[in-house]
Amino acid sequence: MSLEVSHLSKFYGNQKALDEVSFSATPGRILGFLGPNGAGKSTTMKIITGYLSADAGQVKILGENALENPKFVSPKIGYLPENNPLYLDLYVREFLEFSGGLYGMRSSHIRSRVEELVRKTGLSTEQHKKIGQLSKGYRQRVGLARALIHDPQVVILDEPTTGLDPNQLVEIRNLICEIAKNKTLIFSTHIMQEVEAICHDVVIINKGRILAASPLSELKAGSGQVELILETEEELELMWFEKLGKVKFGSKGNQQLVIETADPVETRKVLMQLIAERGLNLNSLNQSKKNLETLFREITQNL
Ligand SMILES: Nc1ncnc2c1ncn2[C@@H]1O[C@H](COP(=O)(O)OP(=O)(O)OP(=O)(O)O)[C@@H](O)[C@H]1O
Repeated sequence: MSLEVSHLSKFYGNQKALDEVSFSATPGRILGFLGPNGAGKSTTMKIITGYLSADAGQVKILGENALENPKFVSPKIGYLPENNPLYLDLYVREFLEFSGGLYGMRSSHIRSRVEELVRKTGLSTEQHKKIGQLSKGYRQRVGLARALIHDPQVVILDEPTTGLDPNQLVEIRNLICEIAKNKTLIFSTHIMQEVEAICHDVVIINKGRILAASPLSELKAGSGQVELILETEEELELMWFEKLGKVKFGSKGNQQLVIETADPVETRKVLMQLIAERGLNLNSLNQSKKNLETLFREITQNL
C-alpha cells in the first residue's frame, strides 16, 4: 500500500465532517473517490495532502506518517484541488517553471519536465498564453501539469474533469490512465460513467462515513442483483406485474420498465407469461448487471 488512511476524523466547529474514515490505495490501480455533495471528499483529500489538520486518525504515505512528517511527504504528493488555484497573470510555462522551483528542482530538469508535461496534457497550442486567457478546460490541464511537475508517486485529483467538454473529458481520462500506470492515483468525481470507465477501486463516502471500499468489480458483483429492461409497444402499468413477486421496480418510462431481481431466470419466465396473457407486443427484454449509478444511489440513500 502506498497510501493508507486510518480512522480519520475531522470536526468543523460542532459538525463532524469525517467520522473514522479508513481506506487504502495501491500503485497502478486508479481509485475513484465518490460521494454526494458535502460527503467529505475534499476534506479527506486536503488532510491527505497536508492542507488541513485532522482531529484524529492517521495517514501513511509510502509507509511514512504523513500527518507528523509533512516535509518528507509533500514532495511525494501531487495535488489538484477542487477550485484549481492558479496565478492568472503568469504565462503557462512560467507558472509551471515557478511550480517546479518550489520543489527545489534544478532548472535543466524543470525545463525538460515542463516540455514533457505541456505535451502530455495537450497544452502545446496554449503554452505561450497567460493563464488568465485560457478556457476552463485548459486551466484544468495547467492544474494537472502543476500537480505532476515534480513527478510525485501519489497523485490526488479533486474533481479533475469538472467543466470539461466531451472531447476534453476523454483526453483527460486517458491522461489519468497513463499517469496511474506507475503511480498511486485517487480522484473524486460525480460522474459514475467515468468511474466505470477507468477505475479499478471505488471508495464511497457519505456524511463523513465510508460506506463502501472495494474493487469496482466486487462492488458490482456483490449486489447479487441484475436488471431486466422491458420495452413494449404499449404503455405499461406497474400493477400488471404484481405477480412477479420478490422484485423491485426501477425506473419506469411509458413503454419501458426496469425490474431488479436476484433470480433473473424465474423473473424472466413469469414476465414472458404476463406479456403473453396481456397480449403485449414486446420490443425488447434485456438483462444487465446493476450499473454503478444505481448502486451509488442505493448505497448513499440507503435504499
Ligand atoms: N472550511 C469549512 N468550514 C466549515 N464547514 C466546512 C468547511 N469545509 C467543508 N465544510 C463542511 O464539511 C462537509 C464536507 O465538505 P467537503 O467539502 O469535504 O465535501 P465534498 O464531498 O468534497 O463535497 P462536494 O462534492 O460538494 O465538493 C460539508 O458539510 C461542508 O459544508
